[in-house]
Amino acid sequence: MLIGCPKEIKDSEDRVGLVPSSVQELVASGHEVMMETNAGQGIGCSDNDYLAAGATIVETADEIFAKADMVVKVKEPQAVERAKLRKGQVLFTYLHLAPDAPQTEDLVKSEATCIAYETVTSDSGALPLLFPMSEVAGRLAPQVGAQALENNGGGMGILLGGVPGVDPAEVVIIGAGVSGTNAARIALGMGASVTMVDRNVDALRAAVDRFGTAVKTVYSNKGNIARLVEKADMVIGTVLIPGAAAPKLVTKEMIASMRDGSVIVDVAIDQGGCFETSKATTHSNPTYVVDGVVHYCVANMPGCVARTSAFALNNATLPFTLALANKGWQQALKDDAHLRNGLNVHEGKVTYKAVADDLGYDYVSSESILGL
Ligand SMILES: NC(=O)C1=CN([C@@H]2O[C@H](COP(=O)(O)OP(=O)(O)OC[C@H]3O[C@@H](n4cnc5c(N)ncnc54)[C@H](O)[C@@H]3O)[C@@H](O)[C@H]2O)C=CC1
Ligand SMILES: CC(=O)C(=O)O
Ligand SMILES: [Mg+2]
Repeated sequence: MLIGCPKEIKDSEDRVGLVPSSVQELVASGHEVMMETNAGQGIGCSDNDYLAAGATIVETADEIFAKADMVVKVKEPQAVERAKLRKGQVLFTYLHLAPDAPQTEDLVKSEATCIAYETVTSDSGALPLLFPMSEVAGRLAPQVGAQALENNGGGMGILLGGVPGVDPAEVVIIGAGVSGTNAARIALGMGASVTMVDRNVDALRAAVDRFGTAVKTVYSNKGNIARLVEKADMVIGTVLIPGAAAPKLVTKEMIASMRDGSVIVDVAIDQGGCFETSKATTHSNPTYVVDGVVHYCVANMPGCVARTSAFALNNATLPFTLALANKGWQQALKDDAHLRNGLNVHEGKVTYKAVADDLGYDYVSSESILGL
C-alpha cells in the first residue's frame, strides 16, 4: 500500500502523523511511505531521518493526496485538505466531527473512507488513540492555566501553589477521566487545592484511590457545579461523551459568578467545549476574556509539545496503521470491532451514530457497510 503523510497545517500544529520509527515498520512490512518535505521539522526529525527510515520525500501535500491509498495525519483535515480527498482513499486521523458540521459535510462529499482516532475503542472500554493525547492535554492544562492566572496572562495574579501563609489556588476539574486525572496529578504537584467532579462515581473512587485525601471529589450535577465554579480560581473542563458534542455543563451565568481574573481551561473544546462561553482558540492567540474570566480553549493543546506528543501518539496508532496497511481497511475493520468503531464516514455515509444524531444525518452502521 502507498501511505502518505502530509505536513500538518493547523495553526501551530507541529506534530506529525508518522514518526521515522513508524515509517520503518511500515516499510519493513512491504509498504511505500511518502512524507511531505519538512513534515517532521516540528518534532526534530529531518527529511534525512525519514529517508533513512525508508520513506520517499515529496515537495507538496497535493502529491500525497493525489497518490496515497491511505493518508495518515494528526489533526482533522483543514478545508484545503478536505478538497483533495477522494473516493477510495482512506483517511486515518483525529476528526472530532460532532461539533463540526462543515468538516462533516466536506468528508461526506469527498466519498473518502474516514477513520477517526478518537472513536477507536479497546476491551477495557477506553479510547486507546485518544488516551495519550488526553494524558498530554491533561498535564498541560494546569500549566497553561497557571500562566493565565499570572497578571501578565490576564489573571488575578495567583500562584497555583500559594506560599506558606497564603492560600493556594482553588482548582476545579470537571471530568475525572484520562485528562482530568492527569490534570489533577499536575495541579496537586504544583500545590493547588483540587476538587474533581464526575457523574461516574467509580471515576471519583479511582481518583481517591490514586491521590488519597489530597483530592476532594464531588458528584456532577448543576447545583454542585454552580457552587464550585463560583469559588474557583481555575476550572478545567475535561468531560467526554465519546464521539458526541460535549455537554455545556458550565453556563454563562456560572461564568459571570466567578471572580474577575479567574481562569477556565476547556480541554473538551475539540468536542465543542463544556463551557457555554467557550469558542476554539489557537496556540498563536490562546486566550480571550468573558465577564472578566480568562478562557483558554486551544483545540490542539498537544501540538505545542509536538515531540513528546507525536511519539506518544504513534505508540498508540502504529498497530492500527499497520493493520489497515497490511489487510486493507475492509478486512482490518472486519477483524477488529474496536477499529471498526473508528469508522465515521464512508462513501458519503455517516457511520458513527453520535455524529449522525448530533448533525442530522441518516446513520448507516459500519457493519452494514462491511456486510457483517
Ligand atoms: N484540547 C485538546 O487539545 C485535547 C482535548 N482532548 C479532549 O478532552 C476530552 C476528555 O478526554 P478524556 O479525558 O480522554 O475522556 P475520558 O472519557 O477519559 O473522561 C471523560 C470523563 O467525563 C465524564 N463525564 C461525562 N459526562 C459528564 C458530566 N455530565 N459531568 C461530569 N463528568 C462527566 C466521564 O464520566 C469521564 O470520566 C475529550 O473531548 C478529548 O477529545 C483530548 C486531548 C487533547
Ligand atoms: C485529541 C486532539 O484533539 C488532539 O490531540 O489535538
Ligand atoms: Mg464575574
